[in-house]
Amino acid sequence: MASEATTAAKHAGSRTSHARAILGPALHERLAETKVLLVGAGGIGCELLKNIVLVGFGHITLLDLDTIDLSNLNRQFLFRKKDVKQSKALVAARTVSAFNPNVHIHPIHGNIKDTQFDLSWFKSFDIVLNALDNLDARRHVNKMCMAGEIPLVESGTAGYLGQVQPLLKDRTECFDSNTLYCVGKELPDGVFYHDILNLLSMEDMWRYRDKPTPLDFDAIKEDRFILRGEPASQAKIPINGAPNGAASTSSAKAVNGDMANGSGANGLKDQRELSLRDSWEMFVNSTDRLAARLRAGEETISFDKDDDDTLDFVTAAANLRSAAYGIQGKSRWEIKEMAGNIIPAIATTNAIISGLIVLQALHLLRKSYDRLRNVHLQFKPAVPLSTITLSPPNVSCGVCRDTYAEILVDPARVTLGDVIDGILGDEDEEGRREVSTFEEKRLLSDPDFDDNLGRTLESLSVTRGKFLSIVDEDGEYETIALAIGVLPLVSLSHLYCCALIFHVFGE
Ligand SMILES: Nc1ncnc2c1ncn2[C@@H]1O[C@H](COP(=O)(O)OP(=O)(O)OP(=O)(O)O)[C@@H](O)[C@H]1O
Ligand SMILES: [Zn+2]
Repeated sequence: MASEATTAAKHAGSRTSHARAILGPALHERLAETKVLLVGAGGIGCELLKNIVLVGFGHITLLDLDTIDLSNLNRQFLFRKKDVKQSKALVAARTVSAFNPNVHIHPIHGNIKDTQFDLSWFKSFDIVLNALDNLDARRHVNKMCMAGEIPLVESGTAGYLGQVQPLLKDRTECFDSNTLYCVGKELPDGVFYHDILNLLSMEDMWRYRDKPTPLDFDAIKEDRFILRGEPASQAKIPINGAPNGAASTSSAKAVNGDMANGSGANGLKDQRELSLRDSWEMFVNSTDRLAARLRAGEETISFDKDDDDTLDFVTAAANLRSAAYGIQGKSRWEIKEMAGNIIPAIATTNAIISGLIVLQALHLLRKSYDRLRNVHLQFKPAVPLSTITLSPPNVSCGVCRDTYAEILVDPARVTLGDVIDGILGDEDEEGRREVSTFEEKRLLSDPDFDDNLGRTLESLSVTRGKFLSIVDEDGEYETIALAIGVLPLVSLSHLYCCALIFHVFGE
């Protein structure tokens, strides 16, 4: 018995001695108390979970919505064939528990966007580590961490490339600061016209190469645009090996019409050579379709080779650029092959990135803010890593600029007007500030639109986990984003606001 106990103690000592030596006893002891949330138990998540368990993080919550797929086994080393179809979070937690029995791991099989994971829940963690694979979930976690001022390390890999980005409210810009949301009207003119004009103004650039042609979209539309001697409707953007006969737009259209569902028609549509005007038309149509989808509520649209709207958009944009610069175009089919090329996930990349995530997490926990870096893993054997110092919060980004507060309410009873009164004060004074309110981009009220003030938050679908933004009409005060939380089970049915909020618009 005695000797067993000694062996166990000796093992415990050797298990932690390296981490302790590297981190120093003070930080090492703090890690045992640190509560970390790891979102995602896929390629990066499995590596990272193993790392943080070995480093000695004491309380780990691991969340993933998915079950294990056979195709995960080549790189998600915490899973075995017998685990297929089981919860990733549960199996990963079980496997790593054996690496360090002193660590408490709490696995959750669920979606991080679920409303039960509201701001109060996020605030119970000291740090959050993202190991996700989609923009939507990343943006959600980013916003929660900005709202709760919780340090976040964001990461991603694609083939040999990877990136790690430490984020903290008021210290760094956020993950959303650089997200491109939609294609505005300015984009085509900017990229295909003004940018090219700008390049043309640099005379030296064009001494030994052909000058590009700025594309005037209005002139193309009216077919008065001449590209290398031909009107837009006749000017073909040459592609490699266009099949005979398919090159003519009109005949391709006729065939498409006759055999709308046949694979032959698709083949022609995908392989025909397009004129400048065809490409312009495809660009305008696909942009309209994508814009309509965004208006209908799709938050982000990612490229998917099987999504015709995105494939048309990329094909058209690529060919317009080819036309402007006089380079060979690509058929829709070629674009599908190139842009839809699935980049293999590489275990080594995930392992390197997971190590870097831990380093940035330690800087955040130590508050060594001057040592934080965005780290890129690149395909350059001589210089595999490059680091960039962090950008400060972005004043034009609503997510990292706004002031956040949490309110605990019963959304079924509290009205929008109650909340506004709670923040501005009840008095109907002359000097009361004028505000408008939003949920995401949805306008709920403004000084001339008060129809919703008497409605409950629930009826306006401003419920647990969502944010109600209050915008000062004069722009003198920062926007306040109120995170909606639920009241504890005591029968406090009316609005309960933190004192903090009353100060924000106070005198
Ligand atoms: N909203 C979400 N909530 C919780 N987990 C999520 C959410 N979105 C994505 N994930 C998880 O993030 C992980 C990302 O890991 P990874 O990129 O390796 O994906 P994968 O599905 O395991 O692999 P692949 O997509 O290559 O088959 C996945 O396990 C996925 O289930
Ligand atoms: Zn931001």
